[in-house]
Amino acid sequence: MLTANELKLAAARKALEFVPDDAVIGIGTGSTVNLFIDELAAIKGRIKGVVSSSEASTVRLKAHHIPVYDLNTIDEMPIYVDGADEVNHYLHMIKGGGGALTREKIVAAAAQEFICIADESKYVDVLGKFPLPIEVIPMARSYVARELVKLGGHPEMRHDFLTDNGNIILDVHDLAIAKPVEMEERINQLPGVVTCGLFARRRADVLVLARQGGVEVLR
Ligand SMILES: O=C(CO)[C@H](O)[C@H](O)COP(=O)(O)O
Repeated sequence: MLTANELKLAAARKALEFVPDDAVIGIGTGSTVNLFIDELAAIKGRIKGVVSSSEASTVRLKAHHIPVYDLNTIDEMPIYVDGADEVNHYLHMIKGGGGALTREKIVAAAAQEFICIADESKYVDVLGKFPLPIEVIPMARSYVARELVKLGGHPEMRHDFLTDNGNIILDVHDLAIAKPVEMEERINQLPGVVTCGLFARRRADVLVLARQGGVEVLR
């Protein structure tokens, strides 16, 4: 029986097969991505460098002497590799458990293909058991929280946490996310919301899913 960490490592290793030569690739945030960064270090001579989605990933990339580029200097990014807190069968995701959702969404949007790497515990029928993270401008906290209650959720402020952009996170419990694209649009329209952790409009293109029986590649 493989541990969760061993499954994450198996997904990270498999994802190396998607890394094109001589490219700048996008990188997400989290424990699965950390393993991917460590694996990428072994083949860093093959790539030009990386656009990072968080200060935490940047620190790890720099420790491996992998060149980190500013997104504004990059015209083309063939792939973006990131984990997820939940991913459904349409490859819609909940992300932001690590609080890096906004930069992740920006870097993912600029990439041609989103490669999601995950262990089987993340693969779900319906999104929403994992509380949905929402990045919010601090002065809008109460207003946005009241609107989220109207949508049926129970928002909880993430304590002692600020995003890399200086904003707060509301983690929303008990949201029934039957229609992820609609829910993403609805929440993102609320004034004060920077973005929510639903990645449905820009879903994953490929899911590298590590299971006890082996690693599957789903599209
Ligand atoms: O969205 C994220 C960070 O903002 C991560 O991708 C997500 O939380 C999964 O993390 P992990 O690989 O540690 O389970």
